[in-house]
Amino acid sequence: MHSVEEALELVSKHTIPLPTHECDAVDALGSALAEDLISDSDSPMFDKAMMDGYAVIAADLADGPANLEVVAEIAAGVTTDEVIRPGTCARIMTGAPMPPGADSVALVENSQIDSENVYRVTITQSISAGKNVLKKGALLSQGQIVLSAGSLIRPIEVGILSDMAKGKATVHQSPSISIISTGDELVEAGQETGPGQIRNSNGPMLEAMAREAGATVTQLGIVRDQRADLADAISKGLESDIMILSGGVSSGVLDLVPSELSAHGVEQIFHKVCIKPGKPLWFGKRVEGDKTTLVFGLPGNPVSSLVCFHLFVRRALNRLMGRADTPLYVPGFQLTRDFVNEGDRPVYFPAMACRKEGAGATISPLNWKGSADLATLAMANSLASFAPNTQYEAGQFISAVMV
Ligand SMILES: Nc1nc2c(c(=O)[nH]1)N[C@H]1C(S)=C(S)[C@@H](COP(=O)(O)OP(=O)(O)OC[C@H]3O[C@@H](n4cnc5c(N)ncnc54)[C@H](O)[C@@H]3O)O[C@H]1N2
Ligand code: MOO
Repeated sequence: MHSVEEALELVSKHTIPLPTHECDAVDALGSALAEDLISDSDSPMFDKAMMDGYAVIAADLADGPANLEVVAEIAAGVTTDEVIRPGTCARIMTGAPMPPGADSVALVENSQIDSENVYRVTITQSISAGKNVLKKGALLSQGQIVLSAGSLIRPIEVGILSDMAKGKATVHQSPSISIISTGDELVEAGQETGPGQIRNSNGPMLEAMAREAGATVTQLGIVRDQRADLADAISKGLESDIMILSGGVSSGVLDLVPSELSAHGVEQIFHKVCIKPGKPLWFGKRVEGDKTTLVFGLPGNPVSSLVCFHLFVRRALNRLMGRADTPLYVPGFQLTRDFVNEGDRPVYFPAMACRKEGAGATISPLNWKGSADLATLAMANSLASFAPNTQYEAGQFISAVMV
């Protein structure tokens, strides 16, 4: 049985980023940049007034208030060739290019227009050279790497990309995921349950996780534990970049998933990982021509499915999208109570992590009742990581996976 780290390595090794394409910056939201973004110009492209007021020569105000001649008026988007010489200034608006000769902007609040001559103004306060001016190239220099390949495109990055001449992003295609929920006991969400039946919570939950991670999802619905039904759904699912099946991967007689996958040419890469919850996880891939489909058989218990998606499917999704791997564990949480992991598998235990001012970060394992208990996870924001056969004391520091 593989360790979590070995299994993650195998997922990474078998996942190749999807092809790239160019799109409008805003349509790249949630994707990862496929290449470095190089600044095509200085930013700002000119010395820029950052306040409404008067573009002045600071030296003119060195001895206190000064009466200056207004030789130009400059609005944002307008340039002037008028040179500001000693004793003169230009009325200027926020965002406008500075006129040649001026080195600072005196605020309009610190000025008084002569009542008899609107072309003369008294600046009432001294100012230091450079004040209220953003110099050309102060934010970015032409040729500088602004965003590195692999960066996640959030609204911030959409803004940065839109500030470039091209206004476009080169990103990896977003992955397609198909989801199959296996089990004779399942009824659709919102349906009445008969004796022994349960609702399919995994299908919608996995779809939500996949969508949140930036994938497009095809629901292939509930599939009964019968080879013909499963075969049909698997054939459809193999058209996607990732196919997820929930349930039917442990050791029961109706756990048909591994053998049916193999019958469809899906090569098993691993089955079973030393983790709780999630031990029966199955991972494989099918390569046909230039199409590769990664296949995850997630354990049916809802929390096992969720944890396996969070750790392993997300790793594959990130790789397909060309995103840099993010560290799995956040260290430095102090346990608020004693905890014993008597099992022989590392446990990812639902917990509430908390960062209080002046008190560092604490973590409280919740009263979780096992792999079927999704309700308690509603109160969790993390999975506390506990080594096998280990006793922990309150106050001890541990790592956690944030969910
Ligand atoms: N003899 C063994 N039995 C089991 C082992 C084992 O190693 N040896 N592993 C256990 C572990 S750990 C887990 S986790 C489960 C996973 O089993 P399967 O992946 O085969 O899942 P199922 O048996 O089909 O279902 C388990 C459980 O989850 C419920 N379920 C299934 N699908 C859904 C769904 N779409 N939405 C909500 N809940 C679902 C199902 O009704 C079962 O209660 O196996 C242990 N057994
Ligand atoms: O791995 Mo299972 O998910 O412990 O119940």
